[in-house]
Amino acid sequence: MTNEPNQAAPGRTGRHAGVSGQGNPRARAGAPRAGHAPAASMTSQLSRSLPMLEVDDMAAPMGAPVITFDHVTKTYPAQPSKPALHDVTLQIFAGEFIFLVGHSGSGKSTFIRLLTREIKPSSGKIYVADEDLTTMRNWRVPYLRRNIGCVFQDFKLLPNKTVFENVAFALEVIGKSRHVIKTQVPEVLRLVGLSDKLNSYPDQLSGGQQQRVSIARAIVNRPPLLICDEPTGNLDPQTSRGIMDLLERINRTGTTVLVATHDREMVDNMRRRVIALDRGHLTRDQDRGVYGFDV
Ligand SMILES: Nc1ncnc2c1ncn2[C@@H]1O[C@H](COP(=O)(O)OP(=O)(O)OP(=O)(O)O)[C@@H](O)[C@H]1O
Repeated sequence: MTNEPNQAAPGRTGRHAGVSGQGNPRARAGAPRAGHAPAASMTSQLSRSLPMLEVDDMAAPMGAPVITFDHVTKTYPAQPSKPALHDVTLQIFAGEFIFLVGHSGSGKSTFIRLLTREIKPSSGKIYVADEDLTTMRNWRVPYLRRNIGCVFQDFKLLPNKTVFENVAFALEVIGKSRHVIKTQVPEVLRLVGLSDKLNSYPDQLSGGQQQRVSIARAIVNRPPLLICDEPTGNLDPQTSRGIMDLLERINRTGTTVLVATHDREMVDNMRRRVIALDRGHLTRDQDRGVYGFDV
């Protein structure tokens, strides 16, 4: 995902390989072949994410996969006989909006932690825009993470910094100039509807507003991929809807959005691609899917 040359991912499998009977018609009808676009062009394609906010234009999945899991198994040492993820194979394409669903302990956080290279798989391969995370050198990991915005259930805002400073901090740590910060921070706070809260502190905001700040922080550097782990877990249904509307708007700019959630109503209402995990197994991968688990 950086502009440096990468080895193209070898031997990719189909997007829905490993899941029987729940295929995606778009994929079956000749989904773009994996691994055929060079990483650099992929990057320039993906990096044009935020500035053009055309809310009515639904982004269609583009050529090469942004994410590939190729027979990924993750076993934690503490539970050697019970893999947290077991032989998961899937592909996610640029511009998709995906729900990752499953009961507590099904492997959603493990999936996300593998994607951000917090942890490595026990076996199998993971590619993010043709970068092989399993062989990626540690010094490259921060560059990977610049391309992945992360949003969490508990917001993770710095309590002693204002809204502006919280968002600006994400740019400061990657060395962006004051000029860029002064331009991009107000712009992204306008996008999330918080122009009037620049000087407020997190404890002066509602939960929904705090989550908007954390989304602003996640996208201010215009990452091509946004990962949200239970983004509405602490919010009431109406506020949650507003957050999901915002994530859909961000998705429509071309940003790939992956949302791990227990929010059945949201998933059932939005009817986006659903990837379901059950005790570490990929059990369902559906376009316009539903939550699908009994409570
Ligand atoms: N660091 C760890 N060490 C040992 N086992 C772990 C570790 N992290 C997770 N697990 C185990 O791996 C399995 C998957 O956990 P994971 O946190 O990925 O699930 P989850 O779907 O995100 O759950 P939740 O919805 O509750 O966050 C569980 O059995 C969990 O106990």
